[in-house]
Amino acid sequence: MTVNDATAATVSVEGLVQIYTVDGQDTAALSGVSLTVRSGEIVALVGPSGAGKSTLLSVLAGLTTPSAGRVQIAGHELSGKDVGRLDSVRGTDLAVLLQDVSRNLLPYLTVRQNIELGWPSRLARSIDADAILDIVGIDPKLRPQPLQAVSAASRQLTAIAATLATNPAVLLADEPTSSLTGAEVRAVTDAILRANEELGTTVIAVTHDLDVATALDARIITIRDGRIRMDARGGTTELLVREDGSIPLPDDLIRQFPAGTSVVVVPGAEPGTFVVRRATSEGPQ
Ligand SMILES: Nc1ncnc2c1ncn2[C@@H]1O[C@H](COP(=O)(O)OP(=O)(O)OP(=O)(O)O)[C@@H](O)[C@H]1O
Repeated sequence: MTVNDATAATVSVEGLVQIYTVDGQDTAALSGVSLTVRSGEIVALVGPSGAGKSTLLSVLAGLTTPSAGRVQIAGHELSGKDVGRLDSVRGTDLAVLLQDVSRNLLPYLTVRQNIELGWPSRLARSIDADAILDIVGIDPKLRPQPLQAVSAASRQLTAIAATLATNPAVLLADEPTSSLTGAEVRAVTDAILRANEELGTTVIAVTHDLDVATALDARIITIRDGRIRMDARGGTTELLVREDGSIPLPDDLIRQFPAGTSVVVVPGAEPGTFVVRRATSEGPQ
């Protein structure tokens, strides 16, 4: 199995808007989301209930056609109307781990069969089920067992293995640890980390659990009211420069740098880094 290229931007989203209309009432689930995820990154989408996290994941997965905006995944421009192209991207470059494990797997087949049967036949010869089950950490003794006989955590690891079978560039996961606890959560985060390290899989996971985001050492993107409010990794904030060169500040930064504040941009400690700070009355230093 080859490792995915870790140089290009894998996911690029520009001005996504999603409006649901129910009984004549409009709900803006996404209100202009722009985002770039580089190959090999692990991103955790966090935020309160109803923030728009699942809608964003669903648009990225091609399961929801957005009201407006553009999505590019692994070099493919996705248009919701181009179903054929979407299917080919989903079969190779993109895998989706749905929240309900039973929707990903067949309970009466064995763990190994669930991986083998998930492969498009054209790819079957180049994939080794045991190699994938090793990556996600499923005990060899469990592999011939019917899926319905193994624990919830092992079922979830099997679901992850099934999504990795086509060696996708991008794995989208909706609440991958929901309904698991303690060591089971760790087994799932370890599996995702190993896929990222060994296969170079880019991961975008919705989670309500900040501990999961931390365990994944993820770039944490906070969504609230359909907008990205914070995009941070290890205390830094990542901002996307617009085509006109402007940089939209998230709410949390606007509170620190209200409109009219004069700031200076100075070189940071490491090459290629810059620090933005409030200008002093004596001017930039
Ligand atoms: N299929 C739908 N039809 C109508 N409204 C929807 C639909 N899906 C989501 N919404 C609404 O869009 C908004 C965003 O929902 P979404 O499920 O994306 O949020 P979320 O952050 O994933 O929330 P949760 O953590 O509770 O799953 C909410 O107001 C929700 O009620």
